[in-house]
Amino acid sequence: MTPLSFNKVCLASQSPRRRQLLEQIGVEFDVQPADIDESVHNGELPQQYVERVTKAKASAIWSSPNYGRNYPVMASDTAVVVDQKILGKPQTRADGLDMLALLSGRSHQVVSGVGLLYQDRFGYRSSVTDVHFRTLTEADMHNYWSTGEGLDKAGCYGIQGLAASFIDNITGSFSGVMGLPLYETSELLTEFSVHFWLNRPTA
Ligand SMILES: Cc1cn([C@H]2C[C@H](O)[C@@H](COP(=O)(O)OP(=O)(O)OP(=O)(O)O)O2)c(=O)[nH]c1=O
Repeated sequence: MTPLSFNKVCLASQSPRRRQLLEQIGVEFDVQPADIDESVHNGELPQQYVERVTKAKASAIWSSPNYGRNYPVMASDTAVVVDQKILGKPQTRADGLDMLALLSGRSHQVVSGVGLLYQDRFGYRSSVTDVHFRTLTEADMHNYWSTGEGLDKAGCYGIQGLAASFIDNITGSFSGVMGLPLYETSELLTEFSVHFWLNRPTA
């Protein structure tokens, strides 16, 4: 029988940012990272890509023999988008420096999706945020790359870290840029009757 409500989720992610953000809104969770192919399909639009990858991460854990399937799986994906081009994580130094040069002195979009999967029910929300970088000098880009902060992050930067000094404006969701859009996540959790700070039954 399907339980009416849940006290926790399984976070299908290896990202320390997503753990931190989920803790921020008082969600109980355990973690099982999903290892899936994140390559972009031909002709795929950023929003389609983020939704497909989010769902693939959640499905990989739900169908894994190690998963007990007693509560929903949560997954998320974040893409940095410049002129419809999707930037993933930098593979090399040259790659990282190219990404920073692309972002310099202009706005780009960050698309972040979050999904919840329980049995055959998949719920999904996403946020799109405009982020504006001031013009970066060659020194800015080289120095930033050398800090290592951009290495494991889409678009080669972290808004929650040193790169905050490059960003003069955002319109949208800070938590979405950082990796998990918390407003949309709250909506999904409520829809799936997962208890967290906002909807925990009163004592
Ligand atoms: C743009 C941006 C991205 N990021 C991070 C969030 C994500 O961890 C990462 C985007 O890559 P993702 O592939 O979305 O996530 P991931 O591989 O790190 O983790 P998962 O196991 O859930 O797939 O970039 C920041 O931390 N700050 C930022 O400002």
